This record gives sequence, C-alpha cells and structure tokens, in this order.
Amino acid sequence: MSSYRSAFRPGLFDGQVVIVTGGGSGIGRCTAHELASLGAKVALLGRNPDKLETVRAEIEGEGGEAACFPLDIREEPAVEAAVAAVLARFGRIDGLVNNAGGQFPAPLAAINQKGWEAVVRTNLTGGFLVARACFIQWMADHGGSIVNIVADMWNGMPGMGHSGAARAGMVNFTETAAFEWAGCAVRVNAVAPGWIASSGMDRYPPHMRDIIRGLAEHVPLGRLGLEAEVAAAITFLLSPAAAFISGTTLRVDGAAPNFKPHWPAAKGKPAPEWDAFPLASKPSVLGEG
Ligand SMILES: CCCCCCCCCCC/C=C/C(=O)SCCNC(=O)CCNC(=O)[C@H](O)C(C)(C)COP(=O)(O)OP(=O)(O)OC[C@H]1O[C@@H](n2cnc3c(N)ncnc32)[C@H](O)[C@@H]1OP(=O)(O)O
Ligand SMILES: NC(=O)C1=CN([C@@H]2O[C@H](COP(=O)(O)OP(=O)(O)OC[C@H]3O[C@@H](n4cnc5c(N)ncnc54)[C@H](OP(=O)(O)O)[C@@H]3O)[C@@H](O)[C@H]2O)C=CC1
Repeated sequence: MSSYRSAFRPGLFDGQVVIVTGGGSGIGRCTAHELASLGAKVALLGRNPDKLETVRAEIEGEGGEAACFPLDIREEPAVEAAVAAVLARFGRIDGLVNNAGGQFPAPLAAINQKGWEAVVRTNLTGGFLVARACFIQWMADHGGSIVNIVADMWNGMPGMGHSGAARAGMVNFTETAAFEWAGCAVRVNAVAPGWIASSGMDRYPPHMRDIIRGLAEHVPLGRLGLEAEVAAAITFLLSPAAAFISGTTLRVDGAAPNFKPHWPAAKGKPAPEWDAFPLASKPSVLGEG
C-alpha cells in the first residue's frame, strides 16, 4: 500500500484478526485493505471465491496477511464452518465486519415471497448468523468488536422496501446484542452508509445510472461518499478509540437524511482527497470527471 495514507496510526491492529464479510469487493474490500494496512490479519468471506482471492493477493502483495473463506452467509452450517476455519487458521477473532449484503431494486408490489426472503436473509439473517457464530465460538470468552453494515434508508426508500426492512431489523439486532453481549466485553455497533460511490453501484441496471448520478443533488455535502470514508468509520468503531461505544449506529451519509428540498445542496462538491484513496473503486456508473 505504498501510496495509501490511512487516517489511523500504523500498527493499530497489530496481532488482531478481523473477519470481513463481502470482502471481495467495494466497501468490504476497502475495509480489508485499511485493516491489513494497520496490522490486522484479515479473513475474507463472500460467495465468489475468485473475488476473494484477488483481494487476498492484493493485500499480501502489500505485505499484509489475509485468507479466503467462501460461503453464503445465509447458510447456517456454512457460516459455522467458516468461523471455525478462521479460528483454525488464525487462532483468534478480535473483530467482525458484517458487511455482506445487497438487494435488487423493485417496488414492493413486484417483490414475491422468494425475492423478499432472498433479501431479508442476505441483509438480516446472514448477519445474525455470522455474528452469533463469532460470539459463540470465540468472543463470548475473549471479547471482541462487531460492526454491522446497514443502510441509510430511514423513513423508507422507494424500490428498497425489502432491504430497508431488513436493515431496520439489523439496527435492532445491533442494539439487543450490544446489551446481551456487553457482559462478555463484546461491543456491537452499526455503520449506515448513505449513497456511496462503491463498486456495488455498478451492479444496478443501466437504466438506473442517471438516478444514481442525480443522488448527489440530495446530499447536503453535495456528493456521493467514498468506500474509504465508510471503511474509516468501521475502523474507528473497531478500534480502542471506540472502547465505550456500543449499540450505536453511525451514519456516513453527507447528512442526506437532513436534506430539505427547498434548500439547495452544495453543488457537485469534489471528494476532498479522492487521490489519497488509490484503492477505492471508481464505478463507471459515475462517468468521467
Ligand atoms: C426504483 C428506484 C430505486 C432508487 C435506488 C437508487 C440506488 C440507491 C442505492 C441504495 C443504497 C444501497 C446500495 C447498495 O446496497 S450497493 C450494493 C449493491 N450490491 C448488491 O446489491 C449485490 C447484488 N445483489 C444481489 O446479489 C441480489 O439482489 C441478492 C442480494 C438478492 C442475492 O440473492 P440471490 O442470488 O439469492 O438472488 P437471485 O438473483 O437468485 O433472486 C432470488 C429471487 O429474488 C427475486 N428477484 C430477483 N431480482 C428481482 C427483480 N429485479 N425484481 C423482482 N424480483 C426479483 C426473484 O424472486 C428471484 O427468484 P427467481 O430468479 O427464481 O425469480
Ligand atoms: N454502496 C452504497 O451506496 C451502499 C452500500 N450499502 C451496503 O454496504 C455493503 C457493501 O456494499 P458495496 O460494497 O457497496 O457493494 P458490493 O456489491 O460490492 O458488496 C457486497 C458484498 O457482499 C457479498 N455478498 C452478498 N451476498 C452475500 C451472501 N449471501 N453471502 C456472502 N457474501 C455475500 C458480495 O460478495 P459476492 O459477490 O461474492 O456474493 C459482495 O462482495 C452492502 O451490505 C450494501 O448493501 C449500504 C448503503 C449504501
């Protein structure tokens, strides 16, 4: 990571092991790089083994340590086996970044039971299963920190009803787990990204590109966020700087929910230090410039 400049001090996570689900792309990949650059050994979990392997090679090429554990987080036996495999490989689990997730955009009336359950299992059940396996297999006896990635869909979001419902559930799970697991020195928090220019945005269909580009006009800070800006929030919550923070949901959204339509957002603000994040995806959906 020769040109990468982290906001955190070198060695902050030396000796620690952190699981990052969805570590093969986007916010998960960026977070895995951030944590590895700070000394963590990173366990990369996701469905597509090729994506995980690419990120593992990137991290190890920069002198970090990572290993891949392909799985579908919706499958309980696979989750339990993967967490056991992480422990067999690295011997401990200090942190979990419950980041794997996603959805298809569709109005409520076009979502059938199978589609609803596919998204709820991806964004709620899967995160619960991974957190529970980490807690039972390691953190209950040794402590740890969990960060659940949800989404800034407060008050509902058209086309995202299934995902918004699941994310609301994940926020509540975060709050309950923070209480139940506090006695075991396990902190549980959530990060709610707003509209982030991640590689994930390229997974939406082409006809949505103009909508996605236009979202910046509804963000008081005048732009979409960067993967690295979400990774920094996650890293903070995992770190000792957040030792007395548990049960909270940290918004990373440029104040999007505070936008008032009668008051203009900042116009087309550039990301302040885009060039400081050479590893960040620059999704083609945003176009050049
Ligand atoms: C309309 C206006 C909306 C404006 C919104 C603008 C954009 C705002 C962005 C909001 C912020 C969030 C951003 C992100 O999350 S970025 C991350 C993006 N990454 C992803 O979303 C990951 C890709 N998605 C998926 O992998 C899948 O969606 C899923 C998570 C569900 C994976 O599940 P699975 O692989 O099991 O799913 P399948 O593809 O097999 O489908 C299962 C069933 O789901 C139903 N389905 C699927 N697609 C649709 C559709 N387009 N419409 C309706 N129903 C759908 C269907 O029942 C599928 O079963 P069948 O294939 O048998 O029919
Ligand atoms: N970008 C944005 O604006 C926002 C993103 N988010 C959330 O942030 C998280 C990261 O998204 P982002 O980086 O943008 O998008 P990506 O699509 O790049 O990342 C999603 C990751 O989740 C993994 N994943 C999805 N389903 C499963 C599953 N069932 N089992 C295991 N892994 C799975 C994917 O791996 P694979 O392809 O191998 O399945 C992929 O690496 C997601 O939860 C997303 O919904 C929330 C709000 C806004």
